[in-house]
Amino acid sequence: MTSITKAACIGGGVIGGAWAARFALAGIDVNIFDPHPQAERIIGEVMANAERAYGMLTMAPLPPKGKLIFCKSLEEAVEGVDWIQESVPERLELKRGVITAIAAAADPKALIGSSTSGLMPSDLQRDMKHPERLFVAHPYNPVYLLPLAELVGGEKTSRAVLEEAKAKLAPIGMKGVIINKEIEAFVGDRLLEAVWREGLWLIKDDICDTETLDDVIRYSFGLRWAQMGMFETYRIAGGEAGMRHFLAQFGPCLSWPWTKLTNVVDLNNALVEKIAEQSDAQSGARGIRELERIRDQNLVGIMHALKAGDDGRGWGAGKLLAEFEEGLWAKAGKAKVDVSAAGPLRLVDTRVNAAWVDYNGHMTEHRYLQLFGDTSDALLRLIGVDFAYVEAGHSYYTVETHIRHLGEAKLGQALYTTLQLLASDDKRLHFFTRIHDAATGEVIATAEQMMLHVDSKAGKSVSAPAEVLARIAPIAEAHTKLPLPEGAGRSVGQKKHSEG
Ligand SMILES: NC(=O)C1=CN([C@@H]2O[C@H](COP(=O)(O)OP(=O)(O)OC[C@H]3O[C@@H](n4cnc5c(N)ncnc54)[C@H](O)[C@@H]3O)[C@@H](O)[C@H]2O)C=CC1
Ligand SMILES: C[N+](C)(C)CC(=O)CC(=O)[O-]
Repeated sequence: MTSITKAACIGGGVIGGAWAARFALAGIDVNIFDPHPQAERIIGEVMANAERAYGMLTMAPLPPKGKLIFCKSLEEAVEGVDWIQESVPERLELKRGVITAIAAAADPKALIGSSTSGLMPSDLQRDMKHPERLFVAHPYNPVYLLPLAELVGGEKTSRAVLEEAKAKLAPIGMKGVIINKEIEAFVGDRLLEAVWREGLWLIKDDICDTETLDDVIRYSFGLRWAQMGMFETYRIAGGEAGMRHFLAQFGPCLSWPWTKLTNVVDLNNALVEKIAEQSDAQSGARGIRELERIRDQNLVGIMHALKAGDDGRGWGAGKLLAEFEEGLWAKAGKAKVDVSAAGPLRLVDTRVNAAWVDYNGHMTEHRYLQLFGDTSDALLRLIGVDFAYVEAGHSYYTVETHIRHLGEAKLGQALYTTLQLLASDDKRLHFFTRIHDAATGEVIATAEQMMLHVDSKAGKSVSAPAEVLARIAPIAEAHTKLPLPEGAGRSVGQKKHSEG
């Protein structure tokens, strides 16, 4: 079985709560056990931010949201689930005890992932029944957006379990990377710890304050890391001579005094206060949930940029997002639309999200075009022009669009689109799309568009194949009976100066 049918989160704090959101937004019911008296409120707030982030992240059809079920005991939570994610505080004795209790109560075949940031899986699995199904699944905050989980096995973990875990993460939009050998802190936290340690020295020694340090990261190598990591970036830094030249030039710096890494800074009260005060001055004006929302919106923007990378083929986390969306479209199947109904086709239901709103406080103009584009994509899928069709070398390209703005769409407003085919032949689709306010049905924008069927490799228009034309036919037949929509055939209506 390569997908998770039901999950459990043991521990629902920063990380457990965000795992729960990741599972639920992928349509998986989640049992949660966390004795914290406010666990339900906290996870509810994390879930609200996660839903807001997904609203910005994707237009692909998310499955119906999985249920969050708060359980009274660990034993109740792990019953009948096939993935258990442990996210209790980072203390070996506590984690080992919790994992041993999970193993005693759970189905022997259920996978058990630990969110530990650095404890060795061999230490965690020491006392458990069926230790072969315990592994580290180390995520990154926020788990519902950042897609990586480092998968690390202990001495008793089976390799097949790691492969199974990797396969099960893919449908929830995550990339599982299997780490060859277990070491404390794995790969990501080894790197982060090194940077953090150096950062603490820089603050302690008054070289810079926390804000300057963060600026140095976010305006420079932080941008590079999101898209190419370390070694691919440094290969380019070696110029045409590549990595060997880079290593020859910068290798000697390793023995110069460029780091204090081998010394551990004394994180005494004075240093804690210094960092906390600088951090308050830097970011204290905003609450944590507000900072989370800003972070999430930025992360979504970065992932969208990466999705368009490599000439639209997608790059890194953006390519993974595109693959996740393909899976969602495939699972949703073709839109359940009655193509011969005597009315325009209702094709997209959506909501105005935060990233769509401009300085006027309403949906910004290019998002209208996006919504019209999503609607024509939905029409194309309906007539069989899907990813496989495009990959095989044919598609429809938009050659003309006329948009009219008739009303406003505000943040959070529910919208739907309808499409009426005005004319079609073996190469052309000429249609009229309306964006409606979902509450009133009022039309707030329209677009008249023409699409041409193309041989994308040859770069020229060609007739669509018979099977596509056959799917267009019932729509065309139903829509010829409809009156021409108000506004169809209009040009931009402003009088010319010469007309007075
Ligand atoms: N915060 C972060 O940035 C990251 C944390 N992690 C790892 O995730 C794990 C959890 O860390 P956070 O979520 O940050 O901590 P947290 O303190 O926010 O959450 C821990 C939760 O566990 C609950 N808990 C305590 N004992 C429990 C028990 N016996 N059974 C069930 N729940 C229990 C607490 O009530 C709390 O809600 C740690 O292993 C940490 O290293 C991993 C990646 C990033
Ligand atoms: C600080 N940390 C060790 C808990 C960080 C992580 O484990 C991963 C992350 O999200 O940075």
